[in-house]
Amino acid sequence: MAVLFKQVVLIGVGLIGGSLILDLKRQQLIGAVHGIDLDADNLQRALERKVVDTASTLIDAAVSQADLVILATPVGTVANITQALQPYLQAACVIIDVGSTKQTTIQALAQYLPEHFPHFVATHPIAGSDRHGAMAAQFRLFENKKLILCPHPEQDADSYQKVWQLWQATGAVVSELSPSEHDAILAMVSHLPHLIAYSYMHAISNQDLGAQALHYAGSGFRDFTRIAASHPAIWTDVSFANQASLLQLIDAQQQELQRLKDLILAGDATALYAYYDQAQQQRDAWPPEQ
Ligand SMILES: NC(=O)C1=CN([C@@H]2O[C@H](COP(=O)(O)OP(=O)(O)OC[C@H]3O[C@@H](n4cnc5c(N)ncnc54)[C@H](O)[C@@H]3O)[C@@H](O)[C@H]2O)C=CC1
Ligand SMILES: O=C(O)C(=O)Cc1ccc(O)cc1
Repeated sequence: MAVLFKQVVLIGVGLIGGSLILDLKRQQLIGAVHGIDLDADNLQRALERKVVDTASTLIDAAVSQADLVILATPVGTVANITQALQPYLQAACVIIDVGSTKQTTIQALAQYLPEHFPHFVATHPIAGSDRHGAMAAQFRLFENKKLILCPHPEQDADSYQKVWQLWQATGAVVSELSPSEHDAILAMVSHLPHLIAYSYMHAISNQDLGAQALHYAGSGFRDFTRIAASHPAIWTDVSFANQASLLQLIDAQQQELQRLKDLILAGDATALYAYYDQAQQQRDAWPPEQ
């Protein structure tokens, strides 16, 4: 495949942005990469690992060389970053984001970069981990993982096609959702699970025997709470950006816990068994056939 983009600016040189660059560089689909990150130590590590070729802690004239800008910072930073980019962007520069929520990001791009908005493509890899920073960037993170594109009405067809190709080259399985569907769905299968894992850690530490209990926790606890080791900056921003869906799901979860409490209090083993059995069947049927 021919080079897709000659000059790339990556803003947020972390797990996701860094991993994307590693794959694209290895396949020679992109030229030089300039990394921008608030954390100078992180940039130094990114330079040493050759994730980026040059680096700076500020959005400046380096952006004016770019034909692709990748936004890979926590979603709450996007509004300020797009405003800072505005004076420097080339007219036809393609912009993508990789954020966990889509609606506030698309709104920010439409509001602060209206002329570039057709060239903005909202993307979300459903791949990652609880690790962060340039040291966590890895090859083939996205292989066989889902990648969601959220096209918007002003979308430029060529930019969209190139971004689709770019993600396909990583081995990701590309599909499309509307931004509102995306945020409602991801709230269920990613965002609320993270919030519950964090809140469960608090629930344990609030117990008198909490510290002792952690000492005896096994693999079930490790699986259930691994995502509570994720970086708080990501999840603080997701919680605000997707708050409507999340507040509704937190209420639904409280009702579900109440239902469970009622079933236990009723002492009806048949009903409680049926409750667990139904959930087990749903879990056994996952992942559904592609
Ligand atoms: N962690 C994960 O598994 C996944 C994360 N995402 C999304 O990808 C984006 C990046 O997440 P990660 O790579 O995990 O985070 P990360 O913490 O590994 O990298 C983010 C980088 O952005 C930098 N940064 C923060 N604010 C900045 C600003 N205002 N200007 C410049 N740099 C700034 C940080 O110093 C950090 O190096 C987030 O929007 C997240 O929601 C998407 C899919 C998976
Ligand atoms: O750590 C994990 O397993 C994750 O769930 C990673 C993840 C975090 C955020 C996303 O938007 C998508 C994937």
